[in-house]
Amino acid sequence: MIAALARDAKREAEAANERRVLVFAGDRDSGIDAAYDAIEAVDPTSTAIVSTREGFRFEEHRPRSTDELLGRTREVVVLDCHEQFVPNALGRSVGAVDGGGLLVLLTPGLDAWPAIRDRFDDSLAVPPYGIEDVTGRFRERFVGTLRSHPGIAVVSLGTGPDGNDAIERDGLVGSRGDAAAEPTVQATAEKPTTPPNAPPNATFPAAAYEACLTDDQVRAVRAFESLATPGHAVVAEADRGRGKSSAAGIAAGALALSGADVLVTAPAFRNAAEVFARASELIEGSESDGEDGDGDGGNERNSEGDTHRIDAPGGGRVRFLAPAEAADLPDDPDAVIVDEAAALPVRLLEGFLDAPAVAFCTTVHGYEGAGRGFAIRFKERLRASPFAVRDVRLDEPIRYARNDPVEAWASRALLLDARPAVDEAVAGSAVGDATYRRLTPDELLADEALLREAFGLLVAAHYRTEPNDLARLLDAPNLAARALVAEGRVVAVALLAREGRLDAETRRRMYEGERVRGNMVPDVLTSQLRDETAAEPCGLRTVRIATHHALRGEGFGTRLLDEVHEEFGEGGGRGTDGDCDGDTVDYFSVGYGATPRLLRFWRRAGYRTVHLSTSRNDASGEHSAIMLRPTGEDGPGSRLLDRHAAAFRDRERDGLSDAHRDVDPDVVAGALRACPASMPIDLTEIEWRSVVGASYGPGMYDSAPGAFRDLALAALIEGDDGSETGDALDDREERLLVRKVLQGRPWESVADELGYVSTAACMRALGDAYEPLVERYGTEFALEERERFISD
Ligand SMILES: CC(=O)SCCNC(=O)CCNC(=O)[C@H](O)C(C)(C)COP(=O)(O)OP(=O)(O)OC[C@H]1O[C@@H](n2cnc3c(N)ncnc32)[C@H](O)[C@@H]1OP(=O)(O)O
Repeated sequence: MIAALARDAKREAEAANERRVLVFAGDRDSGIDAAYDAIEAVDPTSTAIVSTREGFRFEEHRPRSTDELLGRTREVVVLDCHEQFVPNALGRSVGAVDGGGLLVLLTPGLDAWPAIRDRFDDSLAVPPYGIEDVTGRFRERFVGTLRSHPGIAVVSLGTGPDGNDAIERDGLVGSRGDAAAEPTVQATAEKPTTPPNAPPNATFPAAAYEACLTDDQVRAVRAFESLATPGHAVVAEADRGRGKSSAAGIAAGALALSGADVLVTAPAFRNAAEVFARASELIEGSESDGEDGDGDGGNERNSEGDTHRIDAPGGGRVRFLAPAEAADLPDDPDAVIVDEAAALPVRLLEGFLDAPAVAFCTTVHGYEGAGRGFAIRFKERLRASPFAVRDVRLDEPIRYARNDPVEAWASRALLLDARPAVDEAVAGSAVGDATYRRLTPDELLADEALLREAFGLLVAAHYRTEPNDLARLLDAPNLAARALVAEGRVVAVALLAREGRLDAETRRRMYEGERVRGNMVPDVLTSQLRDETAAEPCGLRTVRIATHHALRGEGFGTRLLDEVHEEFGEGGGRGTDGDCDGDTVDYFSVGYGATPRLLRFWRRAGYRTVHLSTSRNDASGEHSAIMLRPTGEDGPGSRLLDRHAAAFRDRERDGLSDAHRDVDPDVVAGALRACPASMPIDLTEIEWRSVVGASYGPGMYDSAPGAFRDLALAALIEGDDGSETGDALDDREERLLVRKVLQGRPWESVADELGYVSTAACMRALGDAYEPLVERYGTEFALEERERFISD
């Protein structure tokens, strides 16, 4: 019976160049047997079995994790969901099946499944919560999709009469048993049988075009040819599965074969794996073509064992660098290909505009397409640049027909295509008219449109959002979601996590270096910053916040935070026990990749800096900032802030010329500005003489750098708030204080960076910047000293 079912599914899948899913629900051993029956019946050329447990008799390919499935496809993929059901793994498994292929899922009985807690659920049970606090809503929703979407067969193992297997549905799209079936046309998008031809006048070798699978890819590769000429830029956009990265890889290979140095970058090497796979196929292919039997035609690629680099025979190469490093264009590449460009900050993307030729590839929708300003701001910037820009859009799916029901199912089950409300629907919304709304998991489940918009907004604003996050949103006990809704549309959303309130034993383990899941802020304060009591009070961390891109800068984000503060902050400052029961917390917190604008946004919302990470994020180049906002005047939250703000100030005094030497000066100024620990100034007379001298007379910075540093810290921390006496520092002076005095850069480089005509002018500017600081912080002695120069 299972064999017949599998054969029918396979036949239909092949005829339509679509995929089909077989679900074998029941106990695991029966599921494994059923999977073998199915595999034997369809006799595939390639199979992958993904399981965290033993028990399979033969394994044609057994990847250690679904990561290994990336960039390769199979005729049949079996995903064993018994031990753990990881949404990300499901997404990768679906993506690893070609049109005409089958995805086999081994699951517990579908009715029982939502109530079963597995190892993935265990990862959602972050202390102080236990696994019993994790819910099964994601799975409930998922089971619903298995039972309702076309193209999915469900076999309930051993539940038929006499313990036979019962076919709950056969999943055949053509069959009458499927209420939701659409009359999918057999003839849609048959796989091309002959490879596309090179267009006339093509400059890339014919092999490049023969490697394309669709006409859209041919058009894209053709557009990439322009990268051989300086002054050209290409923007390639597509949905997932359209082969945009492959087209970029083919182009990279062809460019390298013509001798070019092609630099490839992407948020993670994983994103660029496809680019590299195609580039190396093309280069290797050309090498074997060119071999003339002289015996040394060995493949030279990766001669240094470097998997992030492919050397082409004529001296060209394709190499990968992480974005922050790549943006400096080391070794002057001839062309740059930025994959998943929308995931990178605009500031970094601008660095690539100094390359001779550059291509930006982006996913239009879905997790990879998360735009941080690419679509709107950066494309405008690119058009205003001297580059001749070509746009290509790829619409044809590569590996399966357009109507593939499994793609539609996966998109829905994992919300791969969730997106924010369309611009027109939210245009004109006023912040005062929006309603604050709790998005409880039950409400989200009951209202698919609400779920899609809220999750879509989080995905669009945050590159790192992934299918597992959908499961977290619905099932994790420590998370809560809140939104502003206007005219029924989600216009801003925040994902919040409860942290802290850990018992003494857990705190001790954390302090001694053990990883405790969740609890990001308590963990940093405890293990890195050595505060064993930091995880005692209860915090509410904003994990993510996003305003609809059409409404940013209009006060929605601020209002949403105000509402959250109001909801969770009442009754703050209650004693010292850090009791987190009920809805109130001791402090709010946030950790994020610091930019000057975000620092300002959080500071205005009342958050204060306690930490700036020493390492930079590889993709964005940003240092992450941690900020706190206590709920009471002198409760546990404010005591936590007081100690860590002072520690931050003291750490930066030395760290800025060390680990933080390269941090953007506006980020330094923004982080210090939000530090509430004032800087005590205690200079000796001789130090004051140097400072006053440098400002008003003949003194020199180098005679008392420490004194200059303390004053700079004080001025940047306090900002211009209390300065009735002197002029506030302007932006350039702030940068000068950071670069020269706090980060200890050489005069020449500071003068150059900040646009002073000479180092002497830069030195004079520093003296001028200290005049108001002498007036503001000067002792009686300092002010008398100053009089000598003024009255002269
Ligand atoms: C933990 C985290 O999630 S931190 C990351 C925050 N989220 C993002 O970066 C996603 C993209 N950005 C957004 O969704 C929003 O711009 C938010 C959430 C940062 C701010 O919400 P908004 O409704 O735009 O903010 P609101 O109008 O209340 O306040 C304006 C301030 O927000 C900040 N801001 C506004 N737009 C942006 C933006 N595109 N990027 C960064 N900061 C911004 C600025 O400080 C701005 O003040 P300014 O105009 O004087 O510079």
